Amino acid sequence: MTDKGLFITFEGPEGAGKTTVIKELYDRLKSDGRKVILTREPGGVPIAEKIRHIILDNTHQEMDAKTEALLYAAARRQHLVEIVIPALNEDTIVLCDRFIDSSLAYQGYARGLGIEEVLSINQFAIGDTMPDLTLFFDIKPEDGLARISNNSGREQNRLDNESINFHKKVYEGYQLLIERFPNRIHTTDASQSKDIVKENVWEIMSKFI
Ligand SMILES: Nc1ncnc2c1ncn2[C@@H]1O[C@H](COP(=O)(O)OP(=O)(O)OP(=O)(O)O)[C@@H](O)[C@H]1O
Ligand SMILES: Cc1cn([C@H]2C[C@H](O)[C@@H](COP(=O)(O)O)O2)c(=O)[nH]c1=O
Repeated sequence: MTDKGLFITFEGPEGAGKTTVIKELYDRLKSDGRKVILTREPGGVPIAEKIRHIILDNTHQEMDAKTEALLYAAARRQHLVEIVIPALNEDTIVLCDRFIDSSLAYQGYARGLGIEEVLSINQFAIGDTMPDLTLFFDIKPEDGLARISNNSGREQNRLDNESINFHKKVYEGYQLLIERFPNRIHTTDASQSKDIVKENVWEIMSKFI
């Protein structure tokens, strides 16, 4: 929880529509005169973007699950200290495409490392900087994957190319997190049209802003 600014994260399976909707919400907040930044994980700053490239490279099939979890946590740390914390200290709204819940669902649950174990390495990385609000974009993994495979401009990365069973486990992992953090994580039906999803998310966010 932050004392200043507002830290809002966006989560969900592949192709849920997070990136599309966040961009529009960012534009809307900006035109309302709000101090707001839009960033993403893994990435957002040069060191973390390099780590992103290492993690998501399709040729890195030999990557160990714990190495993967640690790399995500390292990228998160760097992004947090360079971008997120300074912005929050300047009373800025931070919109972040994925954060700790991705690690808990993907590495903790779907990879089988354990949600508690992955939470623990992430607590080391982030200290007490947890999101004030998290929007979960709810879509069946098959439907999200179909969206990204239809998007010819997008290259499929190493995580996208995991099996459908892996993606189903990611979804189950998120369900456990929603039960565990009911005050922080709010769900929106991401199978609807872009405009409806955007309006629903805006309505939820407006209560916090
Ligand atoms: N509500 C929607 N209905 C139909 N298509 C959508 C919707 N939202 C986004 N899309 C399309 O689905 C694809 C994936 O969207 P987007 O990149 O925003 O998803 P994402 O959640 O950021 O995915 P990932 O986490 O895998 O990067 C894009 O081609 C986008 O135009
Ligand atoms: C932060 C984070 C991300 N992931 C996964 C989720 C996606 O498959 C990729 C990121 O790609 P996107 O197009 O930017 O969504 O990485 C993860 O497994 N663990 C994490 O902590």
